[in-house]
Amino acid sequence: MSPNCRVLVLISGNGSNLQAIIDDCDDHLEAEIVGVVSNKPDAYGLIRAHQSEIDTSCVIVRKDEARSDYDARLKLAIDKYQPDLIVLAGFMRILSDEFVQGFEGRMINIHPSLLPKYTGLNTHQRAIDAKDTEHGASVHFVTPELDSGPIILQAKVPVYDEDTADTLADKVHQQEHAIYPMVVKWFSQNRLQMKDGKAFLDGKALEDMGYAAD
Ligand SMILES: Nc1nc2c(c(=O)[nH]1)N[C@@H](CN(C=O)c1ccc(C(=O)N[C@@H](CCC(=O)O)C(=O)O)cc1)CN2
Ligand SMILES: NCC(=O)N[C@@H]1O[C@H](COP(=O)([O-])[O-])[C@@H](O)[C@H]1O
Repeated sequence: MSPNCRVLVLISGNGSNLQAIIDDCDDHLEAEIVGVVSNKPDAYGLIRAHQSEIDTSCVIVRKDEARSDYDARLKLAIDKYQPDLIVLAGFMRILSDEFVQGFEGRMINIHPSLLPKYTGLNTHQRAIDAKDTEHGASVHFVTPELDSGPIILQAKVPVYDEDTADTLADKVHQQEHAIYPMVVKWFSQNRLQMKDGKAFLDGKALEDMGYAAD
């Protein structure tokens, strides 16, 4: 997708992955972040977007609001930017099937585990509790089933006895900031597709290549 693949980033918090993508886009120009949308008005990622003169919107969950009603408002906010790619970067809402199906094949997420291990939340503590010796991050296409979409790219980190959830999160974040911009670039170069429930890079199934970061 070029020139200038229009990227819309969804956040809920700090936005360090957003920052990594901002920095990479500044260097490579194939992709342009046209907007940042948050469900939390105090998300520091909104500050990061403002510092890079990127337009922002907030879609705040209303008390007792049905998930589908929230998602309908979120879609209206997203559609204003007419994105080619939607990037979930620490966006902490489970999205309804209808919403996801409207963007399938052009919505990606980064998850802090080596999927299919540890879908959901609190992944670092779960890896420590399970005495795993390795952990990591996964970039995947978003599908209705939570954190179960076709994996695109993974990066591994070692888990040591002295690790805490915080030290492990720091190691995972470093890897996330390396792999997520790479995947955004692949999509903007029109090299990345989702087909028949699988992720393909340059026409080759990524599952056959082991998803390993270089
Ligand atoms: N339909 C899908 N929605 C989302 C996916 C997905 O693959 N399919 N990925 C997630 C991202 N995510 C982990 O990577 C994730 C985000 C949020 C939650 C969750 O339990 N959220 C709760 C609220 C939690 C909170 O407010 O702190 C909820 O929505 O009720 C699990 C996994 C994004 N969405
Ligand atoms: N299940 C979703 C989830 O836990 N995502 C995780 O939230 C963090 C956001 O950090 P950031 O706001 O600094 O990019 C990242 O580590 C990402 O993997």
